[in-house]
Amino acid sequence: MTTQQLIEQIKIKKSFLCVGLDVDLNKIPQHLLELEDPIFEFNKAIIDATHDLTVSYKPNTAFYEAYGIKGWISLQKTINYINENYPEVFTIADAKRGDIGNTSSMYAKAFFEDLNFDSVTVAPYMGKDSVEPFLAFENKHTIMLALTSNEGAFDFQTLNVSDSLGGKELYKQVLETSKSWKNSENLMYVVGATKAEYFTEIRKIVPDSFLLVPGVGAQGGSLSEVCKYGMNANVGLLINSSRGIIYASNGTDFAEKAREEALKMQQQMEEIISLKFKV
Ligand SMILES: O=C(O)c1cc(=O)[nH]c(=O)n1[C@@H]1O[C@H](COP(=O)(O)O)[C@@H](O)[C@H]1O
Repeated sequence: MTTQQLIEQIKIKKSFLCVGLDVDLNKIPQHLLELEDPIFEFNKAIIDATHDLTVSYKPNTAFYEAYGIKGWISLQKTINYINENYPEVFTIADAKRGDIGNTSSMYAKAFFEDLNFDSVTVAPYMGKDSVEPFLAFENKHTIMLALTSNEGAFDFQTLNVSDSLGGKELYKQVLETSKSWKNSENLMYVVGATKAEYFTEIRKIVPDSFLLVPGVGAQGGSLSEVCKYGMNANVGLLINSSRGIIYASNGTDFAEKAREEALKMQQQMEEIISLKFKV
């Protein structure tokens, strides 16, 4: 999917929601466990109930890898189901990969070619040659960690580093340096919703890029604060919520309740869009 197509979907749906499909067999309705593939059945019900309210789905691959080969098959069935039934939705493999060049190329093939996701999350720690293999894929997007939502983000990401330009915080250097990489127009960045006060500075470095923003809902980040400082002329944000939506109920009404939570977020987004763009 192109960035322009994503922007069109945000306009059509008046939403910049990303529903996280982080499926934990201990948390899903127990009646699903009797089915052959409970993870896929859970996802299918959530996707059917929310696809008109969200512009993106983000399965975190850890939640599938934890169940071995069966989990990987559930992931494959989930992405195929989205691509066949709702091809307008932007898909994110939240896998946080990144390795030496030839290994990164294999990761990129796995997520972009074999599974056919639109994007994958990547950690920047190994630098340019670990990220550029992902960027080589046309109309695929690499979402690089910049300033994450967790407490440990302060261990390294906000420390000052020195380079020829003088000292700056590591996450700023990551953003700045990545702009010079080949095909950097295929980059998006992760910025945690719990770090809303940093968005103004981040927008000075990457004014036009899309930011994937996890951390609202269960982690306590504020949608309105993020939008106040992080939105650009194309909205430029994908706000993720996983547990806050998919585990709204663990009864037989789980999909309906997930829709209600997604609708609440979509309505807030619609209001924010209409105030910002006076539509
Ligand atoms: O890359 C991510 O998606 C991510 C980055 C980050 O800084 N913080 C973060 O929570 N995430 C992911 O976003 C999701 C958040 O889930 P909830 O807290 O349940 O909404 C999980 O899949 C996390 O792994």
